[in-house]
Amino acid sequence: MPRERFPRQSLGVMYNTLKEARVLLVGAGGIGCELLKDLVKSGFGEIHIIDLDTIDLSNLNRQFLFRHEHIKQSKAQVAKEVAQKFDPRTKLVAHHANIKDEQYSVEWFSSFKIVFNALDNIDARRHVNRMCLAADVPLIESGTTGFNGSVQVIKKSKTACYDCKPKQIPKSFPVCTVRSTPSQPIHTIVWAKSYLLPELFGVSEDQAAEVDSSTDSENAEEIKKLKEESQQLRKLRESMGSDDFAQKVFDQVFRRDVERLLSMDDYWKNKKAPTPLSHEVFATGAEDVDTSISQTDQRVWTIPETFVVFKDSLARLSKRLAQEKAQAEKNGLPEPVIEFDKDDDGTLDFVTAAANLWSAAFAIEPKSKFDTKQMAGNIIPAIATTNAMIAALCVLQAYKVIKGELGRTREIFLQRANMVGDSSDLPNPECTVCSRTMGRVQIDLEKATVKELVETLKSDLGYGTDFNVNIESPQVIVYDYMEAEDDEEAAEKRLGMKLSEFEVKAGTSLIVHDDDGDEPRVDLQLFVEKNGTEEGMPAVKMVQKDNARLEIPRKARTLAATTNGVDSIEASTEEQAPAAAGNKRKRGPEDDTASGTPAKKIQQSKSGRKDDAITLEDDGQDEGAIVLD
Ligand SMILES: Nc1ncnc2c1ncn2[C@@H]1O[C@H](COP(=O)(O)OP(=O)(O)OP(=O)(O)O)[C@@H](O)[C@H]1O
Ligand SMILES: [Zn+2]
Repeated sequence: MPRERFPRQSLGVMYNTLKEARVLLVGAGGIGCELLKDLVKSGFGEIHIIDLDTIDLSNLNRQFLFRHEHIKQSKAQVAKEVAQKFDPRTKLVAHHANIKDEQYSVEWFSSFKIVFNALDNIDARRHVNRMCLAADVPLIESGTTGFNGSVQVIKKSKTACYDCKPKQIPKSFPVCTVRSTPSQPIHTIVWAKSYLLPELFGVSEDQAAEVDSSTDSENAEEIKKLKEESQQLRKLRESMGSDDFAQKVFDQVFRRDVERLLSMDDYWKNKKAPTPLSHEVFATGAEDVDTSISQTDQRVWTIPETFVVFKDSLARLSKRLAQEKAQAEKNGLPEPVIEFDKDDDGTLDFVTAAANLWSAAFAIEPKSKFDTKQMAGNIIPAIATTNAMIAALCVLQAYKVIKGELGRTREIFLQRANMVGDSSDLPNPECTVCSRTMGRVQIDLEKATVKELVETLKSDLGYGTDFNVNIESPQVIVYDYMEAEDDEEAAEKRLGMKLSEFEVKAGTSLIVHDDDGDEPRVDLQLFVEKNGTEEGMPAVKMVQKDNARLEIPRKARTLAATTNGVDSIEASTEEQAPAAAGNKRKRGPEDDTASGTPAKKIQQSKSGRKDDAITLEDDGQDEGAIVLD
């Protein structure tokens, strides 16, 4: 039986489109390897694979395109070579690179029929989301965490984008629990990672999302005391690098701070009181321990071993920070910080040792470096079968996109045995990412001035006088129409400045914010591309799609315009995202699922079949129905 039978049956005449389709797969990790195999086997014509990473031993348990001999080689390249054997007719192209590199422009994205995200971090997901919106290319976004997973189809103006819904905020612990009354290993790990490490190596007043410092009348007094302790610790930073730095930190944190806690008698009436640690006692036996003990990660370190790793990692991090500071000063860059990274041995050693010392003071069970890594990195083991199911669901959604049936695409949530498919959400009209109009502008970066950009916006796109232009990230004002009112000379000077002086370059995203009194336009996001060097080319030139002028709707009309575009998608008020996305909000965990919380979504599901085990909910009738083998 030919392999094409089922895709043919599913796609009907559109099967030819699939065979010619040029698609992009971003990420060749857990989901990516599965998805690449599925895409090749389903007959997609040309597949580009991009991944910045090389193969690691820890990938082999679930990234089945990779074998032991591939370790240290490019994921994209090996994935391509191995998947090619599944079907030599498929054109495969590998890119060993970061998808955020400027060469992967909006224009490049627009050369694909579909983009598949198989990533592991929010930052890259957000980037691809924006690029696909700008290029008006459908994006199939996916993610898994353990047994849970999700798939979402994103298409500008038709369905919700990745940023339409606020992302889940990681679980936080009250500051008093982690700093004054820890009772579980996770409390002391969060303390070491989100309090002690940033206090010593972070920026002033850094407060990690995992620690909740909100005050109520009960803990106000204690929080005040904790603030004083933090200040004392900050003072200690001045002696960072000196021989007695580790002892000073140890005495302050594990002895004096604990003594202060102990003096609060009321605290310990119903709880086990902590024991202040003595540097002298803990140092006993440490001289016989080699610092290489930090490489032992499967068993819990003894007390002298923990003490040695604490001192050694503190010294390593202090040295690293000093070097980075010197470098930053030389280059006029802001003060560097050291942040926790589960894959950075220096910070992981420090967090493991400090957490275990904190645990020693509170008689809490210590943890091995391996366990600490899992807990501090919020690591939920990746499950190969979840990845396989999610990858297959991505392909089924891609079939609908190929058939032009965006209205029938589904947002799918997988939670253990349950799978729920809901109609794709509508775009959130408040979403600051996808409610923007997106366009491209070619700029001669050697010549173009702010004035030329401003004039082009007026003449080519119909802007009036009242608008601003900012670089999106890091935020820089390029043009502010109000400046002329406050300081005419400065405004004139700015207009004459070259855009390159604001560090505008290929790949920069410019936001044009209209302030036109009655009916301002929605924000315009312009992606900068390098101008060609042909004779007579203007220094700033809007890129026209299909030879049509870019239309930027007025704000008042955005909602209607968006809703009109999706007549076949059911509107459901309770499913509209409640809050404006894209506003300042806390970042979710790095290793998140594709969107929202599957559990919550299941409860809200229109199907209402919360407890049913559903194989695949699809309203397809006979013709072109998805065939599941
Ligand atoms: N900006 C990016 N550009 C290109 N590829 C990226 C980018 N960010 C992440 N990736 C890739 O996405 C893939 C995600 O795969 P996965 O979630 O299985 O993670 P992993 O790194 O392979 O595994 P683990 O996180 O468990 O070590 C990785 O191969 C990673 O290199
Ligand atoms: Zn959006």
